[in-house]
Amino acid sequence: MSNKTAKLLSLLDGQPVIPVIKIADVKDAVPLARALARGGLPAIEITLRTDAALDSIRRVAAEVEEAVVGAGTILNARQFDEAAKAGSRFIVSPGLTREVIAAASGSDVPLLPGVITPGEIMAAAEAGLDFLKFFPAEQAGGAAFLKSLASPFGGIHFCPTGGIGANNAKDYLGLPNVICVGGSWVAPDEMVKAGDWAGIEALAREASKLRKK
Ligand SMILES: O=C(O)C(=O)C[C@H](O)[C@H](O)COP(=O)(O)O
Repeated sequence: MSNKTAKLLSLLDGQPVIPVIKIADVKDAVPLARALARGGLPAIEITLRTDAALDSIRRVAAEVEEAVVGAGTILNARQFDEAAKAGSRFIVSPGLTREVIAAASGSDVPLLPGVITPGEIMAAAEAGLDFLKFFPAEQAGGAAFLKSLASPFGGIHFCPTGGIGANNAKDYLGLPNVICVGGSWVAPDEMVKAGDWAGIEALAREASKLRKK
């Protein structure tokens, strides 16, 4: 295992589900991160899909001591650097490019890059990356596909994300090459918009019980 993977795993601290969050209004960032942490999911991924994302990361990093804030949907080196400067403790990308790999290798902030195919996994391994996001998990072949990657790629572990919910998370968490899953189901847009923090805390609490066997 690489040093950066060890660092990322220690940040995630056995958490089975990483909430993937989209924040439209920066004022929601702190109460949302607090609700998820109260529910047992302190490590969260705020996606750079909205204008409020970087400010949200800054706020959570500064104000929510109990949270471990990461950035998601990082598509290039500029976004990697901005997200790292904003205080992201880890960086998630839907894919794997030379540019993002280079940005990560010049930074202390660990990268969780997205892959699907054996060739992409081999390219990641060549870059020293051994903990990878499997995205989009359900659409690309699901737990059966991921299971079949375990034999040829014994040293590689995954965080599948995409189409995963309370109903199927266990299918993934039961696999030997899966460490955690990612998903937006614990912080649905409508509950965030409605400020339903108690509801989100309850969803997080359920998800946090999905411990790996
Ligand atoms: O853009 C990224 O970097 C991502 O992380 C993609 C997200 O992981 C998925 O969009 C979450 O998938 P759902 O749980 O199906 O909503």
